[in-house]
Amino acid sequence: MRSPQRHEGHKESKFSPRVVNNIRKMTASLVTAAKASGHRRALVLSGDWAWCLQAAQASLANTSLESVLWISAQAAENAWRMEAAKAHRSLGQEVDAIVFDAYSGFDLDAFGIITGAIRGGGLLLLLTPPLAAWPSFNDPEHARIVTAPYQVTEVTGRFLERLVGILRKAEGVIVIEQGKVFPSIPLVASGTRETNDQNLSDRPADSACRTEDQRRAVEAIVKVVTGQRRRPVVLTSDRGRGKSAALGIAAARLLQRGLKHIIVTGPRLDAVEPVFRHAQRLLPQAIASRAALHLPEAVMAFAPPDDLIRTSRPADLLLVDEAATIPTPLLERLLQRYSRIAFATTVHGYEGTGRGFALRFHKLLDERTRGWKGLRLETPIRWKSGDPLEHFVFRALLLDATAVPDSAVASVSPGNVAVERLDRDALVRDETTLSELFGLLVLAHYQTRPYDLRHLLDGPNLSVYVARYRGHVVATALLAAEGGFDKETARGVWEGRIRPHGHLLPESLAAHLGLEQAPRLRCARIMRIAVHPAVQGQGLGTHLVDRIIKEISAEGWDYLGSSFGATGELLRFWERLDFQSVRLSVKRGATSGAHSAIVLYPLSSSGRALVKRARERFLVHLPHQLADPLRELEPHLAALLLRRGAQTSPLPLDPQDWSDVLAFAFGRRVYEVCIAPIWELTWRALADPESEALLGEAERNALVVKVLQKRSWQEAASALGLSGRVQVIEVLRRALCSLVLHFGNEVVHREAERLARR
Ligand SMILES: CC(=O)SCCNC(=O)CCNC(=O)[C@H](O)C(C)(C)COP(=O)(O)OP(=O)(O)OC[C@H]1O[C@@H](n2cnc3c(N)ncnc32)[C@H](O)[C@@H]1OP(=O)(O)O
Ligand SMILES: Nc1ncnc2c1ncn2[C@@H]1O[C@H](COP(=O)(O)OP(=O)(O)OP(=O)(O)O)[C@@H](O)[C@H]1O
Repeated sequence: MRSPQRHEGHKESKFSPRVVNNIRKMTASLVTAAKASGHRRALVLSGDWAWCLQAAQASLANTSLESVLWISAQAAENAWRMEAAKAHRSLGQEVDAIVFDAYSGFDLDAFGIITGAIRGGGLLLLLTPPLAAWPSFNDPEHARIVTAPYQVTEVTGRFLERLVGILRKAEGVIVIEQGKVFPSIPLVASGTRETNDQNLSDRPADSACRTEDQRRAVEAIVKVVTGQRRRPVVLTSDRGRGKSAALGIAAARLLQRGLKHIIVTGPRLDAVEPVFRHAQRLLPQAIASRAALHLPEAVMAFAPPDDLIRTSRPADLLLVDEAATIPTPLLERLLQRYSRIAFATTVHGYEGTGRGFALRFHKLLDERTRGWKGLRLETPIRWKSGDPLEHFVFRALLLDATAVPDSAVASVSPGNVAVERLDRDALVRDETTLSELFGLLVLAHYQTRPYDLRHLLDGPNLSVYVARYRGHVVATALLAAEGGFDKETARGVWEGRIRPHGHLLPESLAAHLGLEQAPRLRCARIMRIAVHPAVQGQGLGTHLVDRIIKEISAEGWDYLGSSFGATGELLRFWERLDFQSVRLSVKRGATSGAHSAIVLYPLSSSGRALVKRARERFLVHLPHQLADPLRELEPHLAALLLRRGAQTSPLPLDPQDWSDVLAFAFGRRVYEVCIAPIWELTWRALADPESEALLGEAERNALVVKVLQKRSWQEAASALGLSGRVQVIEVLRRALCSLVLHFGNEVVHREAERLARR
């Protein structure tokens, strides 16, 4: 006799009472197992939409799961529902079950965030199209991935194919497919209770804490206040390890000891709710208001990070939760402003994956504070160790992707790496390469998100390049095809009527630099480039770009380009590769705090004309922008952007102009009456790379901030770290004397000598 769970498919597809019954039994068994072990379980319901909906409803009826959140555009009636795009709002919340509806789109970022909100003992229900057909399903997410001229149907299903493979084999994940043999209902493993109990017996000495990790974290935060100033602590962990609670427990402890004023900051008030909840748990006498806890003589209050920068709010301790979601420049300013800070941040788990962030943030801490302390919390609290759902999500979204260890790349050089364009059908089957590659992107770009994994596997306009050493990925670049529009569309883009999704460079060149031709030409954009951190600065990035140029030069592209948050190192990197800077955004990016730059490299004669024109237009605007919207631009960046090549022809300064410059340089006249020729000389001289050797950093910066950016004497002095106008004038005079000697002719030199003698 067949077991009741193993019926023939065609009977199951009809959604008979027996199917309902089986699904209920399966759910009950999974929930019992989850509760016994303190883990979460996943149930995949795979079929047509109507079947999935009925199956999910059957599964959830009569369970002990109370809070059930549907991530779906079309959930069951009366369900608690959230659209995937808003999943980040769930940070700080917890649920018993999530129904994740892949028919509404498999949004990887949302999946990563939301699965971390399910408590131990809880359940993930994943509703999917029939698994065999899922990779070719027209997923609503394709609309985000596709760019013209491709159609959504051209977005490949490699990521989903990989996901299905992982789902089928994942431990703790049960798949029920419409019309297929019903899987056997797993027995609840004996002994799971022991795991639970064993964890309980490990409870730390501090009864407010749940794990020894958490106790240490609380102790470290308390020490931030009681120990030396400027010794921040940084708590890192994966989701649900009790970081936010640790902040709250420590706050309560400190308020109990008489600390007066604690500020809590984070991306949003609701995201830091657990901090307040855990503080209040230990301070029953405290009165809670919307964004604060009040004690008779003390307060713990929330403030958004930008508020803390704008207004000066004193605090005895600043607690920063979800630090990876706060722009680094803001964090930097918080570090300057507050001398006692504890940061907490998630390493894996959602948008802005934390490892790249950690690398950058640690560098910043090293520069700013000598004695900062890092603490990692390993033991999960929201669920028990060894949770199969966490394991599945890590694997599916490559949240634990790791670049190859430093030791494996020690002897890498441009001469011993092999550069190749990857066949993405092979890549999706090669987990080692995929993980090394994605791990590198996560390390190098802290905004790398799970979505990027799907994009790089399925984007029809993308190519993936790697440099390998002994088979390992040591550098990678992602190339996106852009432009190639017809005349009509190009005009629409130029007029700002059409904004084609994913055509960043042509659009920017047309809309910002007024180059109508740009959207017509074919552009390859280096969307991401990353070299293994252990071997950066050794020529690998240069080699990789060189090889890409060689490889694509016969493919009919007009130009290659890139857009990135401008830093001196990156501008120099592209300049050394002969890329021309053609744009700098007038506003800074919210997350990076940097102005974004565009650099271009021509690959055809039309491309050459475009790049030349773009550079000319950029240089027409740059002097005016520097004196207006780019007045605050860091002087070393301004100097790099206006560098154009050796000054071959004589400077357009007549004898009267030189005489004005000399008059100021030798203290005969004030700056204000010699401005025009000083500006002309500065603009021309800084264009010549030779000026780098002529001027020290202070002289160059003085020329930029005063002459080009036209800052007031006071602003210039403070930007240069000088005490006032007199000191700025001194440095400017020194700078101009050097320029006069290099760029002036014999007559100018003689006059300078005469003035110097007097
Ligand atoms: C579109 C984008 O993705 S832009 C973002 C680029 N990526 C990143 O910033 C991630 C982290 N950095 C990296 O992965 C790499 O450093 C890259 C890709 C920027 C450069 O590759 P590298 O192999 O380090 O550079 P390479 O050795 O070929 O060139 C060195 C030159 O670039 C500049 N440079 C840029 N970054 C670095 C760095 N991290 N270390 C040293 N030099 C650097 C220097 O000016 C250097 O010139 P110099 O030798 O005259 O001083
Ligand atoms: N000491 C504690 N006592 C009781 N419950 C706790 C304690 N510490 C943590 N928890 C609970 O464990 C769960 C995870 O804790 P918390 O939210 O602080 O983790 P987290 O590391 O900040 O995770 P995430 O980044 O996912 O928010 C929460 O339900 C929290 O209430």
